[in-house]
Amino acid sequence: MLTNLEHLGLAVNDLEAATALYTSLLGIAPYKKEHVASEAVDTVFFQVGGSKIELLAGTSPDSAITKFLAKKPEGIHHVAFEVDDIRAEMQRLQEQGFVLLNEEPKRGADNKLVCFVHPKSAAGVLVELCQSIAD
Ligand SMILES: CC[C@@H](C(=O)O)C(=O)SCCNC(=O)CCNC(=O)[C@H](O)C(C)(C)COP(=O)(O)OP(=O)(O)OC[C@H]1O[C@@H](n2cnc3c(N)ncnc32)[C@H](O)[C@@H]1OP(=O)(O)O
Ligand SMILES: [Co+2]
Repeated sequence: MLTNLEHLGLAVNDLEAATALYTSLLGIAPYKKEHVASEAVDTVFFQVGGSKIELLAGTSPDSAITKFLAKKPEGIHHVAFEVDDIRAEMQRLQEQGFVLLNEEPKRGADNKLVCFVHPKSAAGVLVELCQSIAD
């Protein structure tokens, strides 16, 4: 079951500048900075009520964020939903005809297991499922 809008992922060119901008915009400091080597991204997280803003900067030419920003301007890159059982949700979505970008859940940022749904099967929006895991 999807339980919450967990975060909006925003692709940025300059993580330091974007962090300063969002600190001013939201009036709060980020609670976490994390490098995720498997995705070749640096991330910064802000908590906004029950949801989060995830700033993402690519750290290599192969990064999905670097490739995205080569074609599109900075902005919303993905929408992430919290799920209580990621494997059950992956199976449900596959049965509904959605195209999953990973066969198994993988380790994401902020203590999550994640799986992505291809934007071509989700009305042009890259969707992330995430399930919390213990530290
Ligand atoms: C930090 C970890 C984690 C977390 O815990 O929160 C993250 O959020 S990591 C975020 C970065 N990682 C990912 O995005 C992984 C999943 N993404 C992918 O596998 C790829 O980016 C992709 C979606 C499969 C696209 O890759 P690729 O096919 O190589 O790129 P193209 O440039 O050729 O795009 C094909 C097609 O798809 C459109 N596209 C690409 N990205 C997006 C997007 N974010 N939202 C909407 N549409 C997107 C792109 O425009 C192309 O469309 P056409 O030009 O019409 O063919
Ligand atoms: Co994300």
